[in-house]
Amino acid sequence: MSTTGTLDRIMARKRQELAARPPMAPRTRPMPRDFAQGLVTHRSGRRVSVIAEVKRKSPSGGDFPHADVVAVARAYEAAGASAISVLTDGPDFGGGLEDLVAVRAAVSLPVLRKDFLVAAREVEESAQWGADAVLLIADALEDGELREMVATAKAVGVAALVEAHTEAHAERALAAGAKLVGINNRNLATLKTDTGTALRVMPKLRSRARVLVAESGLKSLADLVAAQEAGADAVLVGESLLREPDPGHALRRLLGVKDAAP
Ligand SMILES: O=P(O)(O)OC[C@@H](O)[C@@H](O)c1c[nH]c2ccccc12
Repeated sequence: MSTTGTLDRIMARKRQELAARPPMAPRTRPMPRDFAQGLVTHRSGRRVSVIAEVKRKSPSGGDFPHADVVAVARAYEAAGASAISVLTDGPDFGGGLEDLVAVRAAVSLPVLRKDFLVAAREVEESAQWGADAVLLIADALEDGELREMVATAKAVGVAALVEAHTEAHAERALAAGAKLVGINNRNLATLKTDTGTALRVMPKLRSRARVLVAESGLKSLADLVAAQEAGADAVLVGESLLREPDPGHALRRLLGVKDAAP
C-alpha cells in the first residue's frame, strides 16, 4: 500500500512538469477584476458569496457530466455567483489554461485559477493568462516558497487565496502575508471531507484575514448559513453543483432563490 497521499503525488508531478517546460511566451494581460472586493460580506449583513467551480473530473468525485465548462460558468454567473473557480490542471481535473481564458472571456466575474502551483513564476504566468486570483496550498508549500509566491501575487496584482486544511497551516498562511485565506474541508492527502473543519478553524482567523473562504463538500443552504455564522465571507462550491443536470439551477437552489411561479 502506498503511503503517499494524493496531494504529495500531484505536487511531485507538478514540480516535474515545471522543471521540464520552458518559460511561457509573454501574453498581453487583460484588465484585472477585483476578486477580494466582490467576496467581502463579513459584517455587511449580506449573504455569503459563492465562488462557483468548474472542473470536468476530480480525484475524489470522478467524472462530472458537463464537458462545456464555459456554458456552466455562464450559468453560474446568471445564478448569482460572485466569482468563478477554474481548474487548470489537466491530468487530474481535465482542465487547462485555455479553460481559464475561455471562461474569463465568457463572464464578467473575477476568475480564480485553481491549480497546484509550485513556483512564483507560475503566479506571474497566471496573471498573464488572465487570472484575477490564484490558489496557493499552504499545506504543500514550504514557508519560503509561500512567502515568495504571496509576494509575487501582490507585485503583479493578482489576489492570492491561500488555502489550508488545519489551523497550523492557516497560521503559516497568515505569517506568509496572506490576506485571503481558504479553509479546505477536504484533506487533500486522504481526500476525506469534514465540513466541520472550516467551521472550527475560521473563527480563530476572522480578525486577521481580509477574506475567509470555506471550501469543499458544501451542499445545502444550511451549510452556507453555518459557514457564514462561523465567519466566512465566501464559500467555494463545485461538486454538489456539477453533479446536477443543471448547475445554474442547482446554484439558485443552494442560494435559496425561489423559482419564479409558472
Ligand atoms: O467540489 P467541492 O467539494 O465543492 O470543492 C470545491 C473546491 O473546494 C475543491 O475543488 C478544492 C479545494 N481546494 C482544492 C485544491 C486543489 C484542487 C481542488 C480543490
